[in-house]
Amino acid sequence: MKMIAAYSADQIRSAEQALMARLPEGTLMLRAASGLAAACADLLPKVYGSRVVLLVGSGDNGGDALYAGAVLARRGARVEAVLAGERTHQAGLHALQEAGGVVAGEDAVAAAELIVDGLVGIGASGALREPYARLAEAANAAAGLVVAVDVPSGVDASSGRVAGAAVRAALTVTMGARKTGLLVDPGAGFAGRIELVDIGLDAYLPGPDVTALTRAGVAGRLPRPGHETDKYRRGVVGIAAGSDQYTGAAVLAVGGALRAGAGMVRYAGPGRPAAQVRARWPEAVITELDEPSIDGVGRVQAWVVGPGLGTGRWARELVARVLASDVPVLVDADGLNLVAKGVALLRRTGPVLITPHAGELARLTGAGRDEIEAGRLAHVRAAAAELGVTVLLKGSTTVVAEEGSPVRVNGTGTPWLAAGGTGDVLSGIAGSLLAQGLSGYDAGSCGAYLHGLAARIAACGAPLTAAEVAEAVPAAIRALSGESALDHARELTDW
Ligand SMILES: NC(=O)C1=CN([C@@H]2O[C@H](COP(=O)(O)OP(=O)(O)OC[C@H]3O[C@@H](n4cnc5c(N)ncnc54)[C@H](OP(=O)(O)O)[C@@H]3O)[C@@H](O)[C@H]2O)[C@@H](O)CC1
Ligand SMILES: [K+]
Repeated sequence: MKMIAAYSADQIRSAEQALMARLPEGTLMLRAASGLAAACADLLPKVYGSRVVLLVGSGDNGGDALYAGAVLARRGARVEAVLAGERTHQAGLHALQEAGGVVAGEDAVAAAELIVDGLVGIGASGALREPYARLAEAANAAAGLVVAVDVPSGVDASSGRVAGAAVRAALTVTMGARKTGLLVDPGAGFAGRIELVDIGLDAYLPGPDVTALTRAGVAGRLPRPGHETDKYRRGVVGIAAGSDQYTGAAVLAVGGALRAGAGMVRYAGPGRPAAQVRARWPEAVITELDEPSIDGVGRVQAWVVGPGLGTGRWARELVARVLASDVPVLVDADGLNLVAKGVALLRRTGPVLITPHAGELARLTGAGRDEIEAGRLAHVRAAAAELGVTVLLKGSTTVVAEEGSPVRVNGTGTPWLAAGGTGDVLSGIAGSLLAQGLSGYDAGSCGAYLHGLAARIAACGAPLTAAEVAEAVPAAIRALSGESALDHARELTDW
């Protein structure tokens, strides 16, 4: 599988309606509930005698939970339903009671081995009301394993927004197709593992709302050098980064670029960072700049501009010169702060990929930083449309948007990446991919994937430095195909 697709609540609802029209009433809910019951049974050491509590809201999400509870009760589980709404799915409740399940008070939650969150699904709107919110908190505080039905209640299925209390699930069993909010933080952080139940919806789904590349999807997009290639044909990336004040950003961006497959890296910058890059990376071709101009640098297939550049006149002129070139340009960090003072700089014929974090995007678009963090999808989409460029918004879930395509969500991120200098490495990696001919959309999403995977390899559950992330990029590329260094040595058995 090359891509994971996810859909908004509206998209799911229309597909469900089209499918439902062709099936006897209740068929879909029974399919959903039987998948849910099987997933719950897999989590329990033994179904017989286990204590299961269903949190049941007033809609069909509660119906799913009740029917699944009935299946578990028939297999000998002690199933109790806590009814949160003024209404309850009557047929579901009847099925549960027929199977031996009972209605219980809120106290039951604390004693459960397994808690099934059927409070709300795609029909929810806004923050959870009482008593739903209280029940969500009780589930989070309880020792039992929590399984969310369709989406964790409190997480907006279409955006991943969490407006108040929300259930923290160990497993989310989602019906028919993944919901967008399960892939995007903060919602993604509440979903735990995601299991998809096939209810026959696929043929009725429209194009996805968001997608996420898988290992195979990234591997298929990375160029592999053929026998006839040379360093120029593999792509030359130019890095315009660093200042006398910030030298490290230049070293890190060049490091990321060198590891991500470009045939050559050209560095252009002032004396101090140039000396540091030369000392650290003899592989890079260095042009020490006296003037903010790239005229003497030589041909490149893509530029990275911005990390550690400062925001003075010199830096502004350099950013303008790079953007005036005709090759794809990645703008990051100080480059973005400079562009924020005049976004007209971004209007050019060549492709532009910008890689802001929420604060930088706030300066570019005028939206509030917290507002961006809470609604990453909507803001990245709006920025791509407004600025007319590809936007990679960094953060706990990195998202990449370009007009006319579904937003790509990155699934490899790790909190260990929240460390100084890792953004500079990402700009080097993505710039290297741009130079190898990937579009801004692919370079951004594959770059974010490799950056996250490299960080996971480098961190192995412990703190990491940005330089280590860059060093682990080749291991991440190898891991895409499940190959090890040894496998590649074995290719040479005849020699
Ligand atoms: N359709 C299908 O074919 C299939 C659907 N399936 C399942 O159905 C689910 C969708 O069911 P749904 O449409 O009934 O909505 P649902 O998510 O249960 O919530 C609506 C209820 O919640 C309430 N409520 C809303 N907001 C609230 C809040 N903030 N705080 C508190 N309460 C709030 C709202 O109450 P009201 O505002 O009306 O008083 C309303 O009664 C879907 O996620 C999947 O699990 C599967 O079986 C597969 C087949
Ligand atoms: K739920």
